[in-house]
Amino acid sequence: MVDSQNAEDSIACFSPGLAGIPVAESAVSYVDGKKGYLEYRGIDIEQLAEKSSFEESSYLLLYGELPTAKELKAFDEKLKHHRRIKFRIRDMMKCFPESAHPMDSLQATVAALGMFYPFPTNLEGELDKETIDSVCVNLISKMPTLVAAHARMRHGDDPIAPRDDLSHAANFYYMLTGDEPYPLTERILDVAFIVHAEHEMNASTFSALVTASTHADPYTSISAAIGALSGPLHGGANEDVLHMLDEIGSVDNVEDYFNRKLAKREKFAGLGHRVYKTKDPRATLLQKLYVELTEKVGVDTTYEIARQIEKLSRSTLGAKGVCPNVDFYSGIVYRKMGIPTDLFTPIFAIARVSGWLAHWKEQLGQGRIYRPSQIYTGKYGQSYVPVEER
Ligand SMILES: CC(=O)SCCNC(=O)CCNC(=O)[C@H](O)C(C)(C)COP(=O)(O)OP(=O)(O)OC[C@H]1O[C@@H](n2cnc3c(N)ncnc32)[C@H](O)[C@@H]1OP(=O)(O)O
Ligand SMILES: O=C([O-])CC(=O)C(=O)O
Repeated sequence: MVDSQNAEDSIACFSPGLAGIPVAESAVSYVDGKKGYLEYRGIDIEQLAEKSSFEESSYLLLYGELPTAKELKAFDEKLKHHRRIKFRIRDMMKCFPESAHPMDSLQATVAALGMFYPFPTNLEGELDKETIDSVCVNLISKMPTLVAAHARMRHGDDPIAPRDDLSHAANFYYMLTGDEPYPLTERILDVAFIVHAEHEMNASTFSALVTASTHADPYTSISAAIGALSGPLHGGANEDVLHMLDEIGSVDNVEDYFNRKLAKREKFAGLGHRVYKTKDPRATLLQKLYVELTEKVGVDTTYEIARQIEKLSRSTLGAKGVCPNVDFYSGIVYRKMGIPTDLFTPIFAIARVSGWLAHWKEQLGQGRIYRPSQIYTGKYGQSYVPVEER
């Protein structure tokens, strides 16, 4: 029986990729895609990049206001206290194939964390603040440790234990390399974390919220978000940008490569965005960080190739609003710090977990289960045919 009224309602609202369809009310962040402007809790991302730290910006996202000095100290201490991971999680990682992508490892280990920190799944009643806070702190604290431990163990190196005298950014760099970063490296990594921390209703945040709307536990929800972030149309694009720049190899090859790809109507990694129709403000900030990082040594070929692509895209794709997004310049910054290409998206996840959790907290106890509709395009009323008659 066809419910034609139902089908018509669905058709009236159908928007491929949910483009332009609001799926939640949220006060976490605001994007003006025409102006290329982004705010976390009403504060411009440029100000946060210049003046804040990842720890402080995470507090802002989670609690809605900038912390007082006392609140920030307490939050920072909690983050430092929870950096260690269980030895069983480390042992589990040792069993992953050496070739495993670090995003797959991260997704699996975050899901596994949920087994060690059970969370009430019946969310009908009030959840106490401490339970919610401890989940947020645990995940933000442990994600860098999970990424660094896997990155080392896949090469047969021992993981490096976290240090509680280092900032979130410096400690991650230390656990990855065994060295404390120079102050400029620490600052640049910190700013990269800040600008990646949140971006309203993107695909990974939506995945987290869809999963959480079933009252699945937050570790499962964040694991779902990590899976969505890994795709090359989303966070995975930062890795693909570097593959593209490496493939081009020299500034002389850019024009030919660009025109060939354009003629085939292929997409360029790191360009285009559902919301921004101008250059993503985070791309501008990351580009500045790269220039700052290379001030003494000068920019390298990879950056020159990227700039040339940006220039060519302006005259060919600019009218469509296809411009550099956050993923276009981030990898160039990380490579300059000596970070392997397949860790670029995990670094995005280390930062974005604060935004995912801010949305998870906001939705707790108020969201309905996400259950959209579909437009059925199949057959109706078919008779079953026994196998011998087919
Ligand atoms: C953190 C992030 O997730 S930022 C985004 C990271 N992703 C990437 O960099 C991957 C490359 N970019 C893309 O694939 C897309 O721009 C997305 C996925 C980001 C956005 O997709 P949508 O909003 O669905 O845009 P859609 O794919 O419909 O593109 C609209 C038009 O711009 C063109 N376009 C979009 N992105 C690109 C690109 N990277 N290169 C060339 N053309 C592009 C499309 O071909 C399309 O043109 P048409 O109207 O002539 O057919
Ligand atoms: O908003 C989006 O669709 C993607 C994005 O830029 C992000 O998640 O940072």
